[in-house]
Amino acid sequence: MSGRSCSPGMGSLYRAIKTLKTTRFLSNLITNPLNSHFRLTFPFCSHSRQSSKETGIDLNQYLLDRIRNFSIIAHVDHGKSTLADRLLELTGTIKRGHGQPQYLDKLQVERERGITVKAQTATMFYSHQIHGLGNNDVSEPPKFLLNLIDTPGHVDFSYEVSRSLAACQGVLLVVDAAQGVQAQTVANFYLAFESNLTIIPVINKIDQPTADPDRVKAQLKSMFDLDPSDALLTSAKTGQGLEQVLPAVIERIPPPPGDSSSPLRMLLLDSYYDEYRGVICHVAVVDGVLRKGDKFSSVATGQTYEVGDIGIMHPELTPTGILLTGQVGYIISGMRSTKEARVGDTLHHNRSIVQPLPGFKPAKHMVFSGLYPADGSDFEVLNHAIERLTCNDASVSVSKETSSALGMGFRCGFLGLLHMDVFHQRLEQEYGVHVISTVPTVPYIFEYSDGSKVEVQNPAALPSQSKQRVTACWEPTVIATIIMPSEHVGPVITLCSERRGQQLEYSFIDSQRAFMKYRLPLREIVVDFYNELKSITSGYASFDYEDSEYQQADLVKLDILLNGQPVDAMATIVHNLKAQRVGRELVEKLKNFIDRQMFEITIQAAIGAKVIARETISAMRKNVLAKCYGGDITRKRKLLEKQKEGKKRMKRVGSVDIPQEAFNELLKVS
Ligand SMILES: Nc1nc2c(ncn2[C@@H]2O[C@H](COP(=O)(O)OP(=O)(O)OP(=O)(O)O)[C@@H](O)[C@H]2O)c(=O)[nH]1
Repeated sequence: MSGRSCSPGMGSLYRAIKTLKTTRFLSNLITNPLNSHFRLTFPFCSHSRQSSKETGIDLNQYLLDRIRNFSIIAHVDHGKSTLADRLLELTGTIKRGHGQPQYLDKLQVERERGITVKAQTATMFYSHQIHGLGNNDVSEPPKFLLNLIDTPGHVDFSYEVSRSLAACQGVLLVVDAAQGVQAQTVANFYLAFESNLTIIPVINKIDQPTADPDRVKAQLKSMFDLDPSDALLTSAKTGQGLEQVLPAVIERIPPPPGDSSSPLRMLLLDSYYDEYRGVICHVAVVDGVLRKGDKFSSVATGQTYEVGDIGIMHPELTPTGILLTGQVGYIISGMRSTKEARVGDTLHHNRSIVQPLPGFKPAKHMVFSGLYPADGSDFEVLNHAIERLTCNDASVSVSKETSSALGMGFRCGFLGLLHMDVFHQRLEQEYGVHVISTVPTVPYIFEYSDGSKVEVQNPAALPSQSKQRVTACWEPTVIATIIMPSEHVGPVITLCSERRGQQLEYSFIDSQRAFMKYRLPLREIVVDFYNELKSITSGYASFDYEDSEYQQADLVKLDILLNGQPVDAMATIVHNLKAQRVGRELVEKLKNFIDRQMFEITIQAAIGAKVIARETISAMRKNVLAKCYGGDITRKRKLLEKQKEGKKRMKRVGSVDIPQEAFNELLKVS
């Protein structure tokens, strides 16, 4: 997330940074003109001609000057995955009308939610004659190997974007022709810009009645200094303008750097576990060549492996027997767990000593939540499911924890709330485990009177002591970028002030849209900030953030007690000023979600020994058949079945059943 700190607009500091970056950007374009790539020499043109017998794809024809690695980046829903589909169709990589829109969104959760969660790579082949190189008379245009990486747009998954960019030399920056530049467009632009990548602006969805490509071109110029004449106008829906995209990729994006005569260096981009084939690693070959049967070592672990299978994603795993310098592909090598395949690691031939590649910054966990099996006896099932899922999502941190209310479970760290939600959904969908997740919390730092400092990822870990023992607390903050129509500026400022925000920048992108930058406590935005922002701006605001430093804050632990018994899984840490309100709202909400029992239940919110709110649920068994007068026995049975199913998802705390919905409601309030 870090490194996304640039913003458009005002402020002398920004102007200075922007000038510096623009100069760097322009100089990058100047030092990487198209023709310079054709000055590259290829001393190792005579790789052993080990093309795949299975596929007939001979990668030896695709030396550096015939390779382009590019990524599609954009604000969420601006059409990345649809554009990727069209490009795959255009190159015959997938069949037109293959009946599976957003082909590269492979996960069930991606399809259901219509979002990209994981970056996906696909290799395409495309013939194109580059004009102006004096070889236009060649009858058959040369064929290029293009690696396309579709990336997620949501802020939680920007880590995936930054990883993908490490394997690219250029990007298609897709902007919706009606919505214009949005917060993640800004963030993604700077990610690409700071990586010195060639940026091709693509104004998509020009078929929409409200499309205004000229306005978007003006925004691209004023915010990013991108030449309006460089922008491609497309509709991934109707196909309009798509024919210009791949020629622009080939002509404007440089081939990968690298030296095929140097010892092998490969960057491990991603890895996942396949039930049948074991660990599959996605790699970018930076220098040298790797063949089936070669032995290679990991810089991170020192382990040595043998290449069992090697190939490209075309778009499924397609064996080629070899990967050459600049190519992106997969290897299967007998790794038993993805823990061995550390993303960002450098892989090399074990006979050579190489300089490790820069790798990636480790993923930063923004929210932590406890995950418990709804049925305590399912702990092992959950354990297995989490182990498997983290094999394919290394950005989740997991440690075991025990709650007196919920039993044995796990404390997991996520990149954001959507990431947490997606992980939860995948556990249920892909592994069939019912999970109770506790209120997410951000990592606070507490200092005790003995001078020790601890990072608290679980509010329950903080003793419910009087505040004297804690001498200071710090909370993480973020720098938020918000873009909205000018008429909504007032309510957005009010919202940010309510969330303890501090305005850092305020400017206008054009006559219709305003841009603001705020420092906000992470806890204030992590749950419902975005929904609130959308609702006060009728859905027109966009929002992105990057992590920033910790700031001192007056924090207290808020306990929830059921029949006088603290429920550790429901404890939260809140700002002192908001504790009263949050406590009151929490107990009110809980009252609506906890079913009546045969005995009275008291719900209390307390700070230390002081109870600040209380509600009572009077005794009575919930009768699901109450409204079912007389009538059909099958209907009654259905209702009882439904109740039984619902009970499976409840957690017995002491003598009280708490449904997952109650935990969800806590999340909304706190
Ligand atoms: N009218 C119109 N709709 C489009 C066009 N391109 C994409 N869409 C629609 O826009 C919506 C979002 O498209 P996606 O391709 O999923 O967007 P995305 O940027 O990949 O979304 P994330 O992966 O969630 O960031 C879908 O409903 C598409 O059908 C276009 O050119 N015109």
